[in-house]
Amino acid sequence: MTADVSIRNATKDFGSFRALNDVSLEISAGEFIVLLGPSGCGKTTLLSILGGFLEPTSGTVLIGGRDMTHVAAARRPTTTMFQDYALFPHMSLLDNVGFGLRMRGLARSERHRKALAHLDLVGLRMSASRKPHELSGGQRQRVALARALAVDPDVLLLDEPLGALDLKLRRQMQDELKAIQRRVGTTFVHVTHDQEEAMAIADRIVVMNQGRIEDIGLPTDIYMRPRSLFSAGFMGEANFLPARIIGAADGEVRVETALGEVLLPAAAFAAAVPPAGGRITLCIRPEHFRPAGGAEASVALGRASIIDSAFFGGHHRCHLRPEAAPDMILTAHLPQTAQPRTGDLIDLAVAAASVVALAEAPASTQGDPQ
Ligand SMILES: Nc1ncnc2c1ncn2[C@@H]1O[C@H](COP(=O)(O)OP(=O)(O)OP(=O)(O)O)[C@@H](O)[C@H]1O
Repeated sequence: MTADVSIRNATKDFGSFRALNDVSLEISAGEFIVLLGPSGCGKTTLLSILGGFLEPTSGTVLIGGRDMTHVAAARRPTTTMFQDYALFPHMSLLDNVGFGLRMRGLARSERHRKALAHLDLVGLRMSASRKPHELSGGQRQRVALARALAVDPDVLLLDEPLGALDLKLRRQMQDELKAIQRRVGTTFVHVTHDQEEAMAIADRIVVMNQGRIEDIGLPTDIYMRPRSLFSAGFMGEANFLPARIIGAADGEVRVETALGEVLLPAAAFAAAVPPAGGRITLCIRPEHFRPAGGAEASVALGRASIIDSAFFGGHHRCHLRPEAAPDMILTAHLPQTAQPRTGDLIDLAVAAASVVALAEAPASTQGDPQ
């Protein structure tokens, strides 16, 4: 089974502190949604409201079209998988996975059949009689997933389930989690503060900050077309270049920056182009810098000197100081074949189609055109 989920204007106050602030979110049946954001932004609070462990101060939660706002956790068609898998140490894997089914009164033979099928799903059928302590961390995590899915929830809620695993295992489990979700088709809502994890597994990512949703969309949309400075900065690395609108005409917008005037396509703007004089910020990903004079339409940003560089295999990561704004430092990824040396001067340009213009001033005024 699978179900769609609708959260409408959910707010949660703890005393005078607002942990969740008027959050609305529609999730389609079978979607893999990731709630992404820094510690304390309200991810777990939202997940707990979905799972029935917390009641919202105001707002509603619908699952499969039914109002669940005041329904207890045990009576919801959801299962929550926490970071500490809480497997029963004295029980076999088969009994661990079958535990929820026993609680629901399923006959022993049916319980075993379902538990075995779910151990099979996570590749542990051959280990059914083993105990949790005989397993690796990744295997224990798979057992917890099998146990959560064995009770056929409409929606599986996952609170940082990979948080305790080392990086390599974590990446491997992300692939497995995604593959298993595809096979079972259950709606997954997964919490993490790891943006790479979010990109690896999500159908859609919900970026949260200070109790609010900042951005929502496909991983590629959030990375390539972020809708806020916070979202752009949290999803990977970005250079923020303060700018001021000069004027717009014929689908192009002229803006003034500390690196000179540049002409942007109107499509660079996430929302309506502000009027002349309006302050904006240009977001440029490090990998979008180009050697000037290339074939694609590019925006020239003058010359810059290389402060330092490090080789990352696929690219060189360089810090650059623009000649026109010596107090500014930009981060650029130069091609693998480049041979950047400290002190070298390069002509800076950025692919016009990759610049994102946001109608927000950055927190710092570094490089602000006055
Ligand atoms: N029961 C509570 N009483 C008071 N404040 C709370 C309570 N639960 C959460 N908070 C606060 O609400 C805010 C959001 O907490 P929440 O656990 O949702 O954050 P999170 O995004 O999941 O963070 P993390 O990634 O660290 O788990 C935090 O500032 C937290 O201190």
